[in-house]
Amino acid sequence: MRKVNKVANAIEVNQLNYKVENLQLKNISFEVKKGYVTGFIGANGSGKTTIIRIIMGLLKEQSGDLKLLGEYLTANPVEIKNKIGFVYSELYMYENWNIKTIESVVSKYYKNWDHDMFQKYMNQFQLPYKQKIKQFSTGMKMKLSLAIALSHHAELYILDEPTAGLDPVVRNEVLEILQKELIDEDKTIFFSTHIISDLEKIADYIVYLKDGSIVINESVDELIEGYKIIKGDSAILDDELRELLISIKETHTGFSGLTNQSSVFVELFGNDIVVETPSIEDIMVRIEKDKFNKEVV
Ligand SMILES: Nc1ncnc2c1ncn2[C@@H]1O[C@H](COP(=O)(O)OP(=O)(O)OP(=O)(O)O)[C@@H](O)[C@H]1O
Repeated sequence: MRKVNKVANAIEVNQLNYKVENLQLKNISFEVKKGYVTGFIGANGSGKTTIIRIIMGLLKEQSGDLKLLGEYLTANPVEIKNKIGFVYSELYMYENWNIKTIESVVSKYYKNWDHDMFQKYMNQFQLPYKQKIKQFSTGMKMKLSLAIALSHHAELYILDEPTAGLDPVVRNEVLEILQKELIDEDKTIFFSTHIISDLEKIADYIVYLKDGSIVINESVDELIEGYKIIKGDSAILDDELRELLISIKETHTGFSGLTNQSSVFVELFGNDIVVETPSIEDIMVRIEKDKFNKEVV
């Protein structure tokens, strides 16, 4: 993991509450550390896009507050948004516009718009400058969004599923571009994704949203260190030990369970159990299938 001199947060979300018909976000607090990549994960419909929209000031929280680059967005919206490169999960642009028109509009908004850099991305992503957006594929629209986000020397990138809809080659290209941005220690990336391999490639920290609350807010290293999969004979599990397992799969050959208290099992059972280090995907899948959904095969 890279080191930064200043310890500071690029995003601070504090006790945020938000409720609409079928979504309730409860006391959401997390921080995005300056100079690092933070991945934002959670099941479909868990509220990631909603939180990103609240962060960008497009939706209003019902209580709580948040700071972007050390300031409240309302204090200085234009200045702060100039320092943010964002990608929304859907591209809101007039379908009849072409890239040339879009650039002429967007470049007026951003103080540090870099035409040469935008051109470079247009070439790299092979996007046609004069074709109407409505003729673009999903992947082409995403590349255009990314190119805009990357072409005004932003300090903070807030990206809602930036690699969705991209083929594996372009996805890798985008991850490499994002990683290069991070060579500058003052730049920060906060991105939501369902593609766990993207997280494994570039994320330093993970924020995990489940059932309206943040259930994990820590570094990837801490996460992988903290959680273990325990495998053994089901007969060793009493009610107290079952409580320590976040998820359990049981078959006639024994159990396999995720825990963040593996030392208890190791002390009690030593070599009678197998302790494995899970991948981020293992952790996420098993947390989604919590105890209440205990799987008996
Ligand atoms: N204005 C609204 N009115 C009613 N329901 C809403 C509104 N905005 C969002 N929702 C609901 O909130 C839930 C969360 O949606 P959101 O798009 O934030 O989730 P997400 O985690 O980004 O999902 P995905 O991973 O599928 O993109 C969904 O059930 C959605 O229908």
